[in-house]
Amino acid sequence: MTASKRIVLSSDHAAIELRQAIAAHIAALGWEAVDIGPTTTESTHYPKHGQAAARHVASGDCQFGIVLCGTGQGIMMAANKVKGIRCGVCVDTFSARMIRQHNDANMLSIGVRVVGEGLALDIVDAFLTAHFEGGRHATRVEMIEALEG
Ligand SMILES: O=C[C@H](O)[C@H](O)[C@H](O)COP(=O)(O)O
Repeated sequence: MTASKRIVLSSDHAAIELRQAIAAHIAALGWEAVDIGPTTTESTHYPKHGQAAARHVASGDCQFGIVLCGTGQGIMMAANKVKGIRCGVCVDTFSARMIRQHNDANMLSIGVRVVGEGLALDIVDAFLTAHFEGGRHATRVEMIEALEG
């Protein structure tokens, strides 16, 4: 299976319902949603879920990743520890578009306790319809990659 049009999704316990809504939304748009859970609202730890999703992207199994927790912050921090991952938290559509156009982000993080479902789906749409612009931005992304060692 090629990574193209495949998106891995994960979250902690806080964001199960929003994650499932996003999975259904992107599937309706023609993307393959690879939802790796968790599936219950039992309290869990966002670092392991962020890392698991990031590995699907870093390995080439999925083109993009979408992760969620209460704020989007903790799971983003965990995802960004995986080499090759550029994950940004977005609370607005402008940022969601710009992290693709300028930062070539391959993962998006959203906080379920920060934004409602309608805005979250718009943020996902903005992320998925934007394209990396390259040029001077490619130089800067290469500089980020160089920081990974
Ligand atoms: O960045 C961390 C996330 O916002 C977590 O979803 C949050 O810390 C979980 O908190 P609680 O265990 O109180 O549900």
